[in-house]
Amino acid sequence: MTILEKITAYKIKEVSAKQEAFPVALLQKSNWYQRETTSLARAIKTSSTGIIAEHKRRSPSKQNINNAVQVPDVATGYENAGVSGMSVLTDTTFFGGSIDDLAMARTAVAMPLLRKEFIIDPYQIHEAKAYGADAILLIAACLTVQQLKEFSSLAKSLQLDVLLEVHNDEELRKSLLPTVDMLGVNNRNLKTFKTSLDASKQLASVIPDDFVKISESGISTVSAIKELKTVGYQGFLIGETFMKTENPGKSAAQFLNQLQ
Ligand SMILES: O=P(O)(O)OC[C@@H](O)[C@@H](O)c1c[nH]c2ccccc12
Repeated sequence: MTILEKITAYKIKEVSAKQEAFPVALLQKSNWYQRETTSLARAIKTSSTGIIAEHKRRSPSKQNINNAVQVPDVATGYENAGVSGMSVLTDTTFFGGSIDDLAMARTAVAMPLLRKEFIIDPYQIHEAKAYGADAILLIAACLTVQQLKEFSSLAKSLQLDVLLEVHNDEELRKSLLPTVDMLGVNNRNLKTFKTSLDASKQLASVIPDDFVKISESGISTVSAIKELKTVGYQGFLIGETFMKTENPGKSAAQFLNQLQ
């Protein structure tokens, strides 16, 4: 069983328990469910840096990354640094996050927030909206074309932007949908956990220009960003590089200063 299969099997159980405890009809009554969202795709397109900074306590590949910082401080730090948006990992079992982290970030900042989750059910998309997200992640490796269509259409109907993550050509082919705003290439191979920017470089030319192109994972230097920009990427998702430091917001600020 791959880690992704393990996670999605777990998610099916998690979502069905949540659905019973807190049905969609209740999520729809939350204040933020009616909120006007801010487009993450647009924020990236209009920015010169395009950084999406992530809140990530731990991961299956790294165990502990940072347990000492508080979400509102990280979010405020990232926003002050001038990033285009923030990604909040909401998975608890594998990444130590929670849906409340998303709500805390929403309360602290106005910039676009991406709900980083393994979405396998429409419930999680309603939940993302109710907890203050502006965008969701869909992962091509764990969804059928039918699900990709259904989930991205639902997200758009809730005014959420869609970042669809792929790792290879085959996944990319099923992902070119009009309801997708951003295509992300994950540089991390989920079977080996190794990251290589080659994944982004190889797929850059086959992603049509009507999608905002995002390179995800394993980015730790300004020179990597410059290189990825030359092959067409506009957005860059960075987690560990910032989160492993004592002050992620300050690290992001220093990184962005070097970029400009
Ligand atoms: O910490 P990194 O290597 O900068 O990576 C961030 C982000 O890309 C990574 O956390 C990620 C990319 N796709 C995911 C899907 C699920 C969970 C996490 C991820």
